[in-house]
Amino acid sequence: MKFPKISEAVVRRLPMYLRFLNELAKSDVQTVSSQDLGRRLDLNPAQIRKDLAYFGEFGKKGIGYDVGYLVEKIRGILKLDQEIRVALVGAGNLGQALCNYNAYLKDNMRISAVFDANPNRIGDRINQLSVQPMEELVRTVREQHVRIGIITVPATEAQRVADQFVEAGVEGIMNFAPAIIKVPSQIRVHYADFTIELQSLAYYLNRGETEEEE
Ligand SMILES: NC(=O)c1ccc[n+]([C@@H]2O[C@H](COP(=O)([O-])OP(=O)(O)OC[C@H]3O[C@@H](n4cnc5c(N)ncnc54)[C@H](O)[C@@H]3O)[C@@H](O)[C@H]2O)c1
Repeated sequence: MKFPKISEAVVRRLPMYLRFLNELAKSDVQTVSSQDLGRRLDLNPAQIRKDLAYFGEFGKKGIGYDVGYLVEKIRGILKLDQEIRVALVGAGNLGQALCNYNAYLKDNMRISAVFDANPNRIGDRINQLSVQPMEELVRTVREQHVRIGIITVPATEAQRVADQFVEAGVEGIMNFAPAIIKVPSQIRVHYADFTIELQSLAYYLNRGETEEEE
């Protein structure tokens, strides 16, 4: 099914809706209003209605949204209704933590292969995955139809790994290394950076005091 092109801000809110809606579904809650969603997610209900209206009229006035239906719709929009395989390169501290978290990932999204350049790590088992040598990356990614690559290597190595993922044919890269990587325009890169988040959070500390001084 084709959906209209939606803004990045909306795409980023959809997983938040989905997480809460999944909780409601687990507790057998069948309908939810945009007010309830707004209260729980600290978002404006009008914003929520606008976001969800992108995909057709799901809500019924006075009753709200059908939780099960909305879960299925959002899963479809985010393509979580299909299996999406993910491969990770860099089986160090962070890479191992992410692989161990793998068991908790939902919605058909799983790390299905892990690679490292260090010969001492090859064959190590991390949460049921065996660390493979880099020489096997292109073949494995193609065979397993991996669509997303995760990079958890040192910054100096990130571009090299990105190039290998591109060669193997992934469609998206999640880069945890503190380095900007260059890839062809059809490949989407998302960055996750703990340090940048913390440093930008620091700006907001003692804000009250600073404002009083002015
Ligand atoms: N984004 C975040 O929030 C966040 C948090 C912590 C660390 N990091 C970054 O994640 C990366 C990994 O950190 P770490 O603490 O796990 O490091 P680590 O040294 O424990 O692990 C890095 C792994 O990458 C492997 N490696 C190195 N070069 C490689 C290459 N060319 N191909 C394949 N494997 C290669 C190493 O053998 C090692 O196993 C670093 O870039 C670090 O700055 C990001």
